[in-house]
Amino acid sequence: MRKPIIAGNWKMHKTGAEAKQLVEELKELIAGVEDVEIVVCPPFTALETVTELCRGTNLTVGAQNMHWEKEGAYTGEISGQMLKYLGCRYVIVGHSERRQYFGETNETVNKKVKAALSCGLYPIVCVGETLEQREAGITAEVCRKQVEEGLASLKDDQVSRVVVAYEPVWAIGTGRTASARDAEEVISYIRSVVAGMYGEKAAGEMRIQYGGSVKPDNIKELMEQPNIDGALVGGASLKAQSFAQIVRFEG
Ligand SMILES: O=C(CO)COP(=O)(O)O
Repeated sequence: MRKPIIAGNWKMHKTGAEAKQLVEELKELIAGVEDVEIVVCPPFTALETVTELCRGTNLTVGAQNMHWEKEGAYTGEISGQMLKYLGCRYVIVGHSERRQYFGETNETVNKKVKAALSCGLYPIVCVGETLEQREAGITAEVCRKQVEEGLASLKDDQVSRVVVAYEPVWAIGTGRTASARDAEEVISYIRSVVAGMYGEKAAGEMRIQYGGSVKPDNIKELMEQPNIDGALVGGASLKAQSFAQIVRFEG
């Protein structure tokens, strides 16, 4: 059985003090939830505060990006080891905003995925098509390429530690969610691509999330789909109340 995973991607929001307040509120609202893995991904500057607040709770912490090298002359970058040392468990890799604004490619995604795995982090690897690509009917092709190249040449025992997030770019921050059926269709296709690369067993164990305008009122239907194992939530993760409702699959 794949344990559902709901992750909040805070993007470039929340100072340390704001992060502390949000996590404290959230901890109360999600107390006792054990059947869902709950992850918060604050900006780098709030990671230390948040990992300390989450220690010993049912909340785990992820970062939003990392560099693939362990250390070196890479001004402004943060390595996987640094994140691991802080107490992060997850790291988001290849978010569409990083692909769009910061030149992330399937190749750099692959380097980051391998680096994350080798230092004991669990990567959440984002894939998804733009509106233009969806309208051109090439959604499957785009996602296949992102998965095949982004997850290329992993060791067999690493594959089940990868989480994939299918985030159609046109659904991010737009209020336009993919229908649960459309999301399920692409996600089951992504699972078949992973099966082609690493076998049915590994693909069956991999958790695949949906992301893009996930809200309390659409989470239940999304989670009812057989291949959707959770959500990567942007805007609705910035408020404790709405994120807690999503974590509880409550509309
Ligand atoms: O990009 C997202 C999560 O990584 C989705 O953002 P929204 O939930 O704000 O659409």
